[in-house]
Amino acid sequence: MERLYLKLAVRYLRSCRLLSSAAATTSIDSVNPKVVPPEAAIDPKPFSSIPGPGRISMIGALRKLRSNEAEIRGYFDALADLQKIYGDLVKVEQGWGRGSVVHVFDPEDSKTVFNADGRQPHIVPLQETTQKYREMKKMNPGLGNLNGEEWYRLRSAVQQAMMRPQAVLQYLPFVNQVADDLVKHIKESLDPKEEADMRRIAGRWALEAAGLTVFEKRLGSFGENVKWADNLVDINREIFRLSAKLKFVAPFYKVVSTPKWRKMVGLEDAFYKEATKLINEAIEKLGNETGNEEEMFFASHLVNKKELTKKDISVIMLSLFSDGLSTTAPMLIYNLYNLAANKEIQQQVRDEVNKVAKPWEPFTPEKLTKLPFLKACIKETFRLFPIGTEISRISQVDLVLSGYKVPAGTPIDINTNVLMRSTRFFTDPNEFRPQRWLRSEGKPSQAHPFAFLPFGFGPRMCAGRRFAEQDLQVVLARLVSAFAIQHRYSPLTQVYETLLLPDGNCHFTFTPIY
Ligand code: HEM
Repeated sequence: MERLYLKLAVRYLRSCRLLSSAAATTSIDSVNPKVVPPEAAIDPKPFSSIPGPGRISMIGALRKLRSNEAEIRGYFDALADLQKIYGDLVKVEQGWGRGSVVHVFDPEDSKTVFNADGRQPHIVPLQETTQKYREMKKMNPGLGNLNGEEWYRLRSAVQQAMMRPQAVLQYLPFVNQVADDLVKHIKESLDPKEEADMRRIAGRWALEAAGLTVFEKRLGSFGENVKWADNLVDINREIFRLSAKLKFVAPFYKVVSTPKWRKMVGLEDAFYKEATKLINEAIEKLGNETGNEEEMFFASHLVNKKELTKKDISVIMLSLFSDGLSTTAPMLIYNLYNLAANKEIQQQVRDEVNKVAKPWEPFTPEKLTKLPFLKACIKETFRLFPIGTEISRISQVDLVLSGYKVPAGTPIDINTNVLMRSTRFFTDPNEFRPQRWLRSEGKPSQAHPFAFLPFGFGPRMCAGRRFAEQDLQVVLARLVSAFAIQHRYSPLTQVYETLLLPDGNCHFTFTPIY
């Protein structure tokens, strides 16, 4: 049976788009073609003439992308190749009557797309499979998959809760605690070679951090609930991995229940069972808070918002929980790797941190403002190891990009991850050079503000950005002051599993300093 699917998949791939996100969900009918930005007034070249791979060469490129079965490796290189071959604007046919996706590689074009975003930017959902699962179970698609008024209503609630001045800083004492527990946990987990498996441990840390932000609860991921935590992290990773595989084969699973789809349903069921327990418990516990709204934690603030129903709150919590779980763990690994691979820089960060806080002193908001070099390292890691593949948009108006007309409703992939490693915008782009982000070095090498957007841009920018940044700053500060960190294996690379996740040995050597 699996073979049959594969055969059909090959046929499908002949007409399928190569490198884009899931199919657009917004039909041309639902957009407003009357609003046309001024650039459209000039005489643009037609959409049909945008350069892009013909179907034959697409198959060749797909072969390059596919290792066994539909597993996709080298996604990043293939995207960079698209730009090298076809230029800054590339059109890829999606096939199956789904139109085309346009890949943007010029930051001026990215700016045009974002400027036309309006109040409610439309996107293509990151995971087509999750969207289909939630549809099947009659669930809300979630913050990162919704478009239009429903997205706007839920996102506004998150925004209001987060924009209060104290919203993120309130968590700092707990973030400190989690970081201290992580240091302890690493010490306890070291093997005779003083190594710890950070793929495992970063997953536990991310779960613990997400539990605090979203449920105001310690989940016990480093201790009494470690098995439960590992299982949940594994399920989540497998969902992302399988979702990536299903993205590059014919979507038969949408009409018949294929073995892979059944596996996906099992994984999603297992994930939601646990997440739902946590969500219900949090709503019950936090729903009775009566204090001053301004002083409430982010999650309590959300839960007590009168205009939100229990279903709304559940959707928001689920989106924040699953997104938080999948993103901060790989970013911690990439940061550790860059520090391990650059000993002098690691020492510079350690010196900066030690001047600000003793190893047993918690970080305060003021202390965090005194860590510019650490922050530059984190920023540089976002540049060298972007976790997202692209920022997607479906413009609601006609656009002119690189002199070509792009009609409203066309899915657009903004590939800043390619620009972030381009000599056009960064000197020595393949080198880890955090100094480039420091003002004292003169003009930063970032030539264009739209060439570096790790958290996206505008009203749809990452909802968890400030939490993620705070978590990473505190935990890295703690780790460099507690350990000398080494990575003794081949350089880490990235593999496409819906997100760009660490590929290689993630064991790090931690030599205790105090
Ligand atoms: C270090 C890690 C992270 C990176 C690099 C990252 C990056 C991104 C990017 C690029 C987007 C799309 C933005 C756009 O379309 O303009 C996004 C959306 C989102 N992120 Fe993050 N993210 C991270 C961590 C988190 C965390 C910790 C949470 C939750 C606490 C989170 C929650 C979300 C949500 C809910 C959305 C969808 C927002 C919407 O569509 O309204 N992210 N993120």
